[in-house]
Amino acid sequence: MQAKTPSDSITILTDMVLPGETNPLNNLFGGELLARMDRAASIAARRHSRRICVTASVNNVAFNKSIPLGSVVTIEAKVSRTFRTSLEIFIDVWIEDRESGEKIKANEAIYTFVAVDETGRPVEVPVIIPETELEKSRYDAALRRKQLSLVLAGKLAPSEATELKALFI
Ligand SMILES: CC(=O)SCCNC(=O)CCNC(=O)[C@H](O)C(C)(C)COP(=O)(O)OP(=O)(O)OC[C@H]1O[C@@H](n2cnc3c(N)ncnc32)[C@H](O)[C@@H]1OP(=O)(O)O
Repeated sequence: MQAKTPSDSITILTDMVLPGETNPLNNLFGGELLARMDRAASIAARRHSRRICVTASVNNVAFNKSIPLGSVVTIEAKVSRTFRTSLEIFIDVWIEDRESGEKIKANEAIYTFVAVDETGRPVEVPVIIPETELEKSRYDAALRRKQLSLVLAGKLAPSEATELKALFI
């Protein structure tokens, strides 16, 4: 399988926040943002693997900034690292200042997808080669995040999480 770069999977969704998508403070409902990010990440995973990809875990979501009604929201998803059958997707969320058009970072998230065949069985994905400094640093930290996710899911014994142990030794 031919290696790919993060820019091969880049997926950008731009949309507006409508009244039916807000909480009582008139900010974008968290679950709505999660769904939009899942959609963008799913497309990025598919662009990298050219396979059906299912969400395996949501590793991190930081709701750092509320997103008011009427905001123009841009979600950018890119594959940050691949393993054998799983892919880590990094998602950055921006809102646009109405008057200046300036992009303000609102949130970020990290999802893990698994490529599967038509029967739902995991299949191998192409390797990824990070290019920019940011892509390289996200790539380098991804194994640590994968191990943490597997430990929290009860799929990896903490004693086997070598990358996590290395942080404390
Ligand atoms: C787009 C959508 O919303 S899809 C709907 C929501 N998602 C789903 O319905 C998925 C339901 N879950 C599943 O189908 C399965 O649990 C799968 C396909 C995710 C994993 O299947 P498993 O039988 O656990 O397969 P297996 O143990 O071989 O793991 C496959 C890969 O997933 C990784 N993985 C599994 N669980 C996790 C987790 N919680 N966190 C990180 N990685 C995980 C494994 O480490 C492995 O990665 P690797 O091959 O790259 O090393």
